[in-house]
Amino acid sequence: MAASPVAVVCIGMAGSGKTTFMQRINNYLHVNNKKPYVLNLDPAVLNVPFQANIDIRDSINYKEVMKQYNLGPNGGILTSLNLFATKIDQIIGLLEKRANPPPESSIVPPKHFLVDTPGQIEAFVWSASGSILLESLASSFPTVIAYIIDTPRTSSTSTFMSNMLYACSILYKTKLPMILVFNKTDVQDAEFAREWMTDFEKFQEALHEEENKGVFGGEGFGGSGYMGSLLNSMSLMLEEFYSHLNMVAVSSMTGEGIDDFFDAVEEKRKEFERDYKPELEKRRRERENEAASKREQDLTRVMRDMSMDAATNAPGKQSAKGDSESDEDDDDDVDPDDFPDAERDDDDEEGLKRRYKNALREQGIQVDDDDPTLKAMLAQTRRAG
Ligand SMILES: Nc1nc2c(ncn2[C@@H]2O[C@H](COP(=O)(O)OP(=O)(O)OP(=O)(O)O)[C@@H](O)[C@H]2O)c(=O)[nH]1
Repeated sequence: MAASPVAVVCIGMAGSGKTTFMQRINNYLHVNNKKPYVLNLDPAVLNVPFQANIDIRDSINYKEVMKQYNLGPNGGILTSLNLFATKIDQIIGLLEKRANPPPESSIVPPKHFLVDTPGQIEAFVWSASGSILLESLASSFPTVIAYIIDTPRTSSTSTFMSNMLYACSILYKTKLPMILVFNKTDVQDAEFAREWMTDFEKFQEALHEEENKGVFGGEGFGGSGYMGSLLNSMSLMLEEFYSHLNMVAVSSMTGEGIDDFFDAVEEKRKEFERDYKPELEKRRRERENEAASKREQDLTRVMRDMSMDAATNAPGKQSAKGDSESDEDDDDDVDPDDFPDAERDDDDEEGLKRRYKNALREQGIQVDDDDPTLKAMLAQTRRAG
């Protein structure tokens, strides 16, 4: 069986070259006869320089969302993503159809889904809708994050460290395999980054050099003493993080390094299948168990309430309201039309089951006839009766 397509989700700060990178990898796959399927999740982008098969802008008008909900640009992006996330089942359905075309058709399934995201990283990575979109994608396909970095703007130790901490937070938030893509290498070689990530002493050397040049300002808080030691310890702390990443140097302008990028995607795809998928499935099972246990509690609570109601209203049993209230009052409270089956089915298990199910439906809980909790409660009612 052919391998499932891998979803490559491109995340990067505004100006990092994310869109140019998307254009480049899209072009590369077309040239190599591996036509990808492309998704644009940036509602605010004006022009997308590549053909997106699914575009958030086709179904959501970002400007209208801002106007309608009286929002600023970031709120507009967030709300557009929220609205889009409500359609995620349809989107995943479409992707699955693409990935598994009918055997008789001549459609060649894509090997890659390329996903572009808003430059406002936090609106995507830290929002509920971003989590829903990523989790849904990762539940259906191997998913890899490509974090795009503007190399020329990351060449000082402090900007490098800021970017790495950001990447680290994305890794821990998304819990997906990540490739660091050092972009714009036609302007600035990314060898320094590779060295800093693999050799702590090289980073220290650069740090001392910058300290000597007075890059961090004077001594004291915010000065070289504090900044230098902070960067030093952070660099040590991030060693473990670096070991989980693939780093590639590319130029989206010239196309250099794009081969390496796709080698890294393949490596991360295998890692996803090996390490991340079991973990994802474990998390999904835990969530399902939690939901089932909550449902069980709700069900039991409703059943208990109903048993109490039944006990209270049973003929011959004393009203909980006390002797002072007459049967006539009770008659006023009960409209026989509310219980069309009551007379016919009161002693009948089927009727009881139906009443339980109706009451549960009103609570938003759907149960089948052979639902174990329903069966248990009916058995309990029989014993009690
Ligand atoms: N020299 C060089 N410039 C690049 C490269 N990649 C992107 N750029 C330039 O960087 C600028 C930003 O690129 P975009 O692709 O628009 O960046 P973005 O991250 O999508 O930005 P937003 O659309 O604001 O999110 C543009 O001027 C690009 O031409 C590269 O590899 N080399």
